[in-house]
Amino acid sequence: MNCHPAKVNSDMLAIENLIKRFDQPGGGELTVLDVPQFNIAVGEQVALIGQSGGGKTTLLHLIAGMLTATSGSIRINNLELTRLSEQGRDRFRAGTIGYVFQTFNLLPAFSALENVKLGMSFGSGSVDATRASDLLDRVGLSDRAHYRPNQLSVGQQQRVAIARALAGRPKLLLADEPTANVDPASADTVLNLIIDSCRDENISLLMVTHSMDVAQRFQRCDKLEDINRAFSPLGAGT
Ligand SMILES: Nc1ncnc2c1ncn2[C@@H]1O[C@H](COP(=O)(O)OP(=O)(O)OP(=O)(O)O)[C@@H](O)[C@H]1O
Repeated sequence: MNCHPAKVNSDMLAIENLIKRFDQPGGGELTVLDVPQFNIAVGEQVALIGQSGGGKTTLLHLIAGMLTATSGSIRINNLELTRLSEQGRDRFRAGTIGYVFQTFNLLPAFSALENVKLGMSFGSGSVDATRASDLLDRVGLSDRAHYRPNQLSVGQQQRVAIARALAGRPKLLLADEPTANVDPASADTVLNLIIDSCRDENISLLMVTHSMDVAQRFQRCDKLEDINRAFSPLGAGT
């Protein structure tokens, strides 16, 4: 009988010795990321800041399994992402990760409600119509449920994108400058929605931002330059 309780890893995300290199158009390779260690605990909310071209979006894409690492380990919810096939990563992402893009990425032919439901069907595989409506209500758009993206304001589109990202009940939400393309009043709404929803549903949050006002809303704010050994003040990998 094993008297020792199994070690419970309370990290939602654990990165070790992560390296990402890109082929360069002119030949050769560029090392964009060399991250010895980066962890986010279950339910923790982290802002990530850093200079343009430093590798923030690349890091989010690696964590989401949309890009593959050159080497190293990315564990999410105790599963080693780098060992999965592309199909396995897609399935894992759909069930575990929510992603809020800077440019929303809503499907133009579908209504707000249908976009949220699609986020759900990718995630759990089933559609909970009540949760989809509740999420639209939560982001203040129940009266716009049947509008298509081009019939919504920019701030409203980002709120639909947040509802969609939360629809599949993710464990980790990745947000890439979600307030960059909305006006200051909407930016506040968008930020509050993300922070409050993650807190209420115990979702870990990693948000990339260029805004110090946004970063100051977080208890933990990391600079990519501090975690990335490939950083050069002249630009990534130089
Ligand atoms: N597919 C690719 N092939 C080659 N180089 C790439 C590729 N994708 C990104 N890069 C390079 O990787 C570096 C980091 O890009 P990334 O988009 O991650 O930066 P970022 O920190 O998100 O920048 P920003 O804040 O401006 O959005 C850049 O120098 C970019 O040119």
